[in-house]
Amino acid sequence: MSAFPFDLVVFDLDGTLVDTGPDLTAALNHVLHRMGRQTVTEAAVRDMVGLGAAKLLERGLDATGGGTPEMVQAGLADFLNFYGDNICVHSRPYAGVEQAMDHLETLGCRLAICTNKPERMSAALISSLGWDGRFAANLGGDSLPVRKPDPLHLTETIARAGGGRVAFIGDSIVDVLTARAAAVPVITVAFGFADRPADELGGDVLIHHFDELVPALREIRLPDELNDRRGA
Ligand SMILES: O=C(O)COP(=O)(O)O
Ligand SMILES: [Mg+2]
Repeated sequence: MSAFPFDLVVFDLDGTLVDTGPDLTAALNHVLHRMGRQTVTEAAVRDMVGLGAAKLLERGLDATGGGTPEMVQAGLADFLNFYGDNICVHSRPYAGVEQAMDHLETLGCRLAICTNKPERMSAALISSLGWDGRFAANLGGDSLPVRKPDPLHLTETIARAGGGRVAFIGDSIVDVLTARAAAVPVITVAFGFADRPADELGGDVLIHHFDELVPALREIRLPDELNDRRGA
């Protein structure tokens, strides 16, 4: 078999590696309840995730009567405290994630995370799952002055993880826009938190299970300009 075509695989976290829906929903509902609001369903929360904690709270307030930036600011610390204390109560990796990461490592690939989750929360979740040491870089939504969909979030993650031939794996339109802007090939997962049908995300390949990841990376057809940059 020919050599594996990637040196580094960067993953989004929420909705890609880990189903964090139940714990994010519990944290959001904790804050909404304290603010005198109705709670929201996990199905609704899955459409609200992708642009970080403040955006999630803003969207939760919008869905329950409206909110102001001041209300988001007032509730954010409470959200982060509750979520930090309950980060891995029900959150679980998607089926096949650990096997796929192991497989990539045996193929000589480094792994990294580029998430809009606050870096501290991302690190705590990684630790809770027993994944310390797996990732060459972990850049959260507050690690830089910008975050996804700004391509710098992804390109800086790549640089800090040691660079090389890279692919990005994500679940939302934010991930696809980020990868496109950074000229990085992107594989989307069909089981995450996208606010639209997965086949409308516009990634290079759509996978339905992590078993499909390594084969998809072997088969991915890169646009000519990426191949040129890679010296292929
Ligand atoms: O916390 C969020 O809103 C999104 O996190 P993600 O970038 O890992 O999907
Ligand atoms: Mg995501």
